[in-house]
Amino acid sequence: MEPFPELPQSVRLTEIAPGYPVLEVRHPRCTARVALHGAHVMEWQPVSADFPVLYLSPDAIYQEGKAIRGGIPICWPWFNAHPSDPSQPSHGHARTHFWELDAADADPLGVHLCLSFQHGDLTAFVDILLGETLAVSLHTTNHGNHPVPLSGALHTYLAVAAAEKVQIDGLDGDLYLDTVGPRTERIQEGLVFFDREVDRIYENDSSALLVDADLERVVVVEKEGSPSTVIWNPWIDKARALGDLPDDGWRDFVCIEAAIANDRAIILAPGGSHTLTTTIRVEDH
Ligand SMILES: O=P(O)(O)OC[C@H]1O[C@@H](O)[C@H](O)[C@@H](O)[C@@H]1O
Repeated sequence: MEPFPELPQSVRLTEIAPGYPVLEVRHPRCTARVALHGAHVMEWQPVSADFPVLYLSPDAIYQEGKAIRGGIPICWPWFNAHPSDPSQPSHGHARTHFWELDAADADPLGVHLCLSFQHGDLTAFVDILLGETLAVSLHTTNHGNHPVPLSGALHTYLAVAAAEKVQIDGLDGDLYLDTVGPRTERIQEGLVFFDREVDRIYENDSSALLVDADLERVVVVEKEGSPSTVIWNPWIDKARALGDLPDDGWRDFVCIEAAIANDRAIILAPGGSHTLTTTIRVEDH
């Protein structure tokens, strides 16, 4: 590990399991926790919100090699299955390894963390801005001599009062690949509802809004550098099959993922770079 950078007063280094460091943020604008494992934003709550914005599974496992269930896993440098090698882990290597913390700063608007990770010829730098708004920007650079395909996701788990009572706005009219059952292309009509397992890849490069009337709020998820939006909720049977999620955990979140998925993979030329960003804020309903 590189020498640890100096931390501002609003950031404290803790260990939630032996050898598993987590940065705890207590700032006038927000509270948050960020694990060095996966550069993973586990929790974030702006002072204006009276309920956490991100869902974190109470059964999440804090162990090198195991992705944290909840928060914002960084799926990189590919989304879901590896494009050609089925022996590679789903959603890439970034979420199951420790990252380096390069810098941590604070100002009256919030806390800024920079972390980095290397995989083969690719380097990832992530900028995390934690304030009244949360912004995660993932910069990828190809340092090699060959073009490399890049996909991935900022796989945000958003906390909800009850999944079956929320809706997602902003995807009306978009083409999507429904990956539950036989893969089928469909067009979204109106709002997205959750009344069964939902696992869809939308062709969408703009924002989505999570409308949660019970929590009297709308969570706005904006993004850049992302041609796909993935919407996921495992529903009842899949939640039971996931060991790091309580059986009824499916009710407590929906995922809105700023993604680069499947045939929208970007080919990074030697020396080329790409930035994938998601920005999250809470508004009154
Ligand atoms: O259990 P994992 O590997 O974290 O993946 C969770 C889900 O992640 C979503 O992005 C995928 O669309 C789903 O198919 C997948 O089940």
